[in-house]
Amino acid sequence: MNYEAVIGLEVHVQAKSASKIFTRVGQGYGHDENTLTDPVVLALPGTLPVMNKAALDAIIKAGLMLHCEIAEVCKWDRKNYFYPDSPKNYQITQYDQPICIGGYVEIELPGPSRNVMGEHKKIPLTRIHLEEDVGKLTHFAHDSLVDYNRAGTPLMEIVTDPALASAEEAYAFLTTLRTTMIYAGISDCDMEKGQLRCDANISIRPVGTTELGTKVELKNLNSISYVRDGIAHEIKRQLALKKTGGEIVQETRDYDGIAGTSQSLRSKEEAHDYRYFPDPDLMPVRVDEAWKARIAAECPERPFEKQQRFMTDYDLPYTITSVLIPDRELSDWFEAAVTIAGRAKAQAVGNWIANDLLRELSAAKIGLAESKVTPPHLAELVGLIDVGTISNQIAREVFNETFASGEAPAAVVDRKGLKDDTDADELEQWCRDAIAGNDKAREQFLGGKDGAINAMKGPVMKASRGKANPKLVDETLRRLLANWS
Ligand SMILES: Nc1ncnc2c1ncn2[C@@H]1O[C@H](COP(=O)(O)OP(=O)(O)OP(=O)(O)O)[C@@H](O)[C@H]1O
Ligand SMILES: [Mg+2]
Ligand SMILES: [Mg+2]
Repeated sequence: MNYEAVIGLEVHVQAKSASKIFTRVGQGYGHDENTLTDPVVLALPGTLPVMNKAALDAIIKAGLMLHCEIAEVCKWDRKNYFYPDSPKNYQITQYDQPICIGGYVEIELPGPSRNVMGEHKKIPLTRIHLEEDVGKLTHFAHDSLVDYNRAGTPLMEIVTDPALASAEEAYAFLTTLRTTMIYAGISDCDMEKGQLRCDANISIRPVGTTELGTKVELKNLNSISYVRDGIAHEIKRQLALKKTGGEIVQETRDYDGIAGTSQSLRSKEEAHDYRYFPDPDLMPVRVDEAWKARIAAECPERPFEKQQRFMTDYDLPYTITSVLIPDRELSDWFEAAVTIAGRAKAQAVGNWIANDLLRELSAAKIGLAESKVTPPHLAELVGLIDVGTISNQIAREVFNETFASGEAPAAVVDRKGLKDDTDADELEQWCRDAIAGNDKAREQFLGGKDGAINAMKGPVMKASRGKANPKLVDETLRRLLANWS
């Protein structure tokens, strides 16, 4: 029998906001233990939660970015459990009336090659609700320590339908979700800092059937690659069990990304009964049209929309857009340069960014924000090439100077005397010499092999010390060759 995998994800995303979700104390990462706390976070007797509207703004924004319906009214519930990561012995969350309902995440599956866009697919969401994050426990041989800095950080839980079909889809889902959250400024989604965390629910069923199989939940998947690897591993494990007549039991398993193995944490029998009930300390929230409209106005273009626009408006090849789009700053940088350089030079700008700028940034181990080359610089450089002031080869040298010092390209060209000052007669002579001195290439070209012309360009560029305008060299060579005898 053939089986297919069915996967549903539960993704936790911390929302950026100055303060915690139900109190004024700040949120953050890497602070001394238990310094981001106050009586509310520590649940001291007599404290009461007060809702932070910015946290709701963030989740409404997430909902709008992900095509969800925003509930008119949502409410807060207590999820009761006894564990030291929550000093209240309950977590404030949203149970049966979440703020965002439905929606979807559009994903791109890997294409046939890197240069070709893959198939797009919509992964339906069940809901997104808001809750408070809990503290962090560190276990030692004989005791455990708890840090409540994370407790009370606004946390969105994004739940998908059981609708993903492979580990690759889960990988694509998380990649797009992350980019979308970063685009909208909702979260930085740094998985190392726990800002994005994912549990994966996995089952298998015979192909052609619709009933869901018994699910296994994988926890502690702390990178997007581990999510993919963990799911692939779990699907294999379940298929192997079926093959040998074993039974898949509903359980939670811990996946070790380094070892590539998983082990059972708890089975269904040990599942909690959370005794949810509405939190009497917090009022339900009504989200009116004006509130939604205010947030909608703050929503940026979605990453795939921007990609489509770059391809249509700027005629950028898919390959370049797939370098620019995942990084909002980089794609904005590109647009800033194109705005100055003009639409016609968009491809050139894109190429310089995707090749030279990114390579130099990575070699210098710095980010875009620290780049001494600015959008106006790149626009200027591309302009200098376009009007024939400098060749591409010289432009590379100018780029490197600007990258190192921040000196404007035109200034570098002036200071170093890099302007193409070849006069037409001189160039023509160099071309004649190149044709006369390359019998083989000349005969090949005259025999119909167009590419052979390139072998004659090298000596000309060399004679001009790289300054000659390649377009002009090409034209001159062709003109002379046409009448060569
Ligand atoms: N049989 C299944 N196979 C794969 N995924 C499933 C299956 N059943 C549910 N899921 C997925 O598991 C996730 C959560 O499922 P469910 O609503 O059952 O919550 P739960 O895991 O029981 O509770 P909790 O919210 O406490 O984790 C969803 O993403 C859903 O799509
Ligand atoms: Mg679950
Ligand atoms: Mg939850």
